[in-house]
Amino acid sequence: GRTRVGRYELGRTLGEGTFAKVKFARNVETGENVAIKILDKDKVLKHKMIAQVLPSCLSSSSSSDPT
Ligand SMILES: Nc1ncnc2c1ncn2[C@@H]1O[C@H](COP(=O)(O)OP(=O)(O)OP(=O)(O)O)[C@@H](O)[C@H]1O
Repeated sequence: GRTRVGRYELGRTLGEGTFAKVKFARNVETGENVAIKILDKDKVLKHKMIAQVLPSCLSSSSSSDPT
């Protein structure tokens, strides 16, 4: 089967950046299609990106997911 992350089922890779990979994903409860960014933890830590990454993680999780 496909990889699941919470209620999201991961699909194909849409693109890759320096610190992250972006994959197509689908909310299995609502059918909503989204893009999920998967951060490379080692690269984030190595380049001291925590200050940039943490605020956007907190805001995206609270705005896009009311549960
Ligand atoms: N919402 C999205 N929908 C579809 N594809 C996306 C989305 N966000 C990013 N991508 C794809 O994933 C790639 C990587 O995105 P990411 O934001 O990690 O890196 P970047 O900003 O393009 O590059 P870098 O991190 O090196 O500055 C993008 O170049 C794009 O192809």
